[in-house]
Amino acid sequence: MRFSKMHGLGNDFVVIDGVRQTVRLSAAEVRRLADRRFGVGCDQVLLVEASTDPRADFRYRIFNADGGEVQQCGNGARCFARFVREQGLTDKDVIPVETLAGRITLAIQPSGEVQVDMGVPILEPARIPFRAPAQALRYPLPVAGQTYEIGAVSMGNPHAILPVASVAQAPVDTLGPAIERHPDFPERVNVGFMERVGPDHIRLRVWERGAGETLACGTNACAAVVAGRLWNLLDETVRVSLPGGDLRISWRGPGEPVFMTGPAVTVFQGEWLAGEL
Ligand SMILES: N[C@@H](CCC[C@H](N)C(=O)O)C(=O)O
Repeated sequence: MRFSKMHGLGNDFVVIDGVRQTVRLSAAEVRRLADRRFGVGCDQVLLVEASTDPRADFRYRIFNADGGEVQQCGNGARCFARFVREQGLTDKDVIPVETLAGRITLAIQPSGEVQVDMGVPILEPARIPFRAPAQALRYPLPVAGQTYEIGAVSMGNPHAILPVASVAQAPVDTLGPAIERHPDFPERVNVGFMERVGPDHIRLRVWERGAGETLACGTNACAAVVAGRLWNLLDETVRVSLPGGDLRISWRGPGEPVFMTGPAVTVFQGEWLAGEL
């Protein structure tokens, strides 16, 4: 099985062409591919397939390092665009793609960066899914004897956003997993720790569902800007500084799609030997 190793700001992926190869991945095989000692190593495995939707050119499937299939991945979407071009699967610059969360559109820019129309964020608690009595801008979330104020947003996948004074001091590796598995998020959740630098700039660290802390998370960056704008803290276009580098996120407001722009890099190509999984 041939694959490419790619990353978007250090959020890294094993990307597999399931159009020209027959690929069936069990959860155990995904875990083995993602293993940084026994496999290739990555935060997510991305599978490119032919689409069943006539309005999309490909189907984009996403598996977390823990083996679970999930709905959306922003950094992966930019790598997906670059992969289908590099592999000669398309010659288009604007590529509509089917995901478990619906259709998104990827646009390769003349600079080589990729802009993704990530769709309209979902704020209704039941659709995130998040257990809350009613939709609100902030929700109290009790965790281990303390109550945190969070924002809850779905970008197709669920996100909790926690404002912090300093990302450097944020307890990402303790509070992150506690919120990821909080009973009020029945499908678990990605947790962003957001520090506001100014109206057009935030810093963000993310504990990802199914992968742990990553160097960047595109969908959480979108969710953080949505939450920050709903809290009247941010402008329409925001620089989001993650440990792996910067994304540009734009959102006009409720009912409008979120746009994410950033890099996508191919590191190497390889072949996974049959029978070794
Ligand atoms: N790294 C991604 C998100 C991957 C999926 C996420 N861990 C989930 O479980 O929803 C991104 O860049 O958005």
